[in-house]
Amino acid sequence: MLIIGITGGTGSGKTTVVEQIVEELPPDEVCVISQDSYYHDTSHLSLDNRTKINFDHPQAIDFDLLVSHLRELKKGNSFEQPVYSFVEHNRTGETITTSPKKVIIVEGILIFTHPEIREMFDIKIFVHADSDERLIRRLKRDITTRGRDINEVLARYQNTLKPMHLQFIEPTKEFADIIIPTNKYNTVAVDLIRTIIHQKLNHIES
Ligand SMILES: Nc1ncnc2c1ncn2[C@@H]1O[C@H](COP(=O)(O)OP(=O)(O)O)[C@@H](O)[C@H]1O
Ligand SMILES: Nc1ccn([C@@H]2O[C@H](COP(=O)(O)O)[C@@H](O)[C@H]2O)c(=O)n1
Repeated sequence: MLIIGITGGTGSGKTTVVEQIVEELPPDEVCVISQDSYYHDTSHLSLDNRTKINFDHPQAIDFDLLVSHLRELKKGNSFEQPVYSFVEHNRTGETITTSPKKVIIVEGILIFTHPEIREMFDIKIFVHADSDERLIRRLKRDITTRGRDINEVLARYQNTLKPMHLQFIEPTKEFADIIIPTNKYNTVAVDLIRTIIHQKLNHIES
């Protein structure tokens, strides 16, 4: 089993890089775990109060659950990955059964802040795009797919995204084995990562 951690700021292109890696691997050999699935259950809060949560602080993440799920995978066991709604700011109550595969990809903005999770990764990748690029992408994405308006995204960017990025996310670049520049689509870097994955898998199997 090869466990790959992919981090980077919001809008840097983590999900896109993951999709590019996954599309080239046989579906029965790879599974993806998103840190977004591990936002704490906030059912006890009103929707209004949920909108006030700082979603870019490590305390927003149920790391204990993520660690326990990664341990299950390493033992060869399946687990139920929660499904998260960015519209409701909460878990939906549904889960996706996630089973051990040859390649496990874990992606999310804060995954390198947790020492035990960091230790579990065989390859650590940081996806980097400049902050203006990330803000533009985040604006477009949140308005089209996450039910937000321009004022909400800009206020969140100023109040939490930017300071949290500088405090918690950017410093984890030092833990990365590979940093991918993604101001533009970077097919060369994705090809290199695919090659590294195949080499490591061959090494594990031989
Ligand atoms: N290299 C890139 N160049 C231009 N747009 C990109 C690039 N990578 C991703 N995007 C777009 O930016 C948005 C955010 O990308 P996404 O992969 O969801 O980022 P993240 O998962 O890091 O938040 C998406 O709409 C995606 O299509
Ligand atoms: N209810 C929520 C939960 C999280 N966010 C934002 O999502 C970002 C992380 O996801 P990416 O795909 O962009 O990496 C993070 O910056 C949170 O602010 C949200 O808007 N609403």
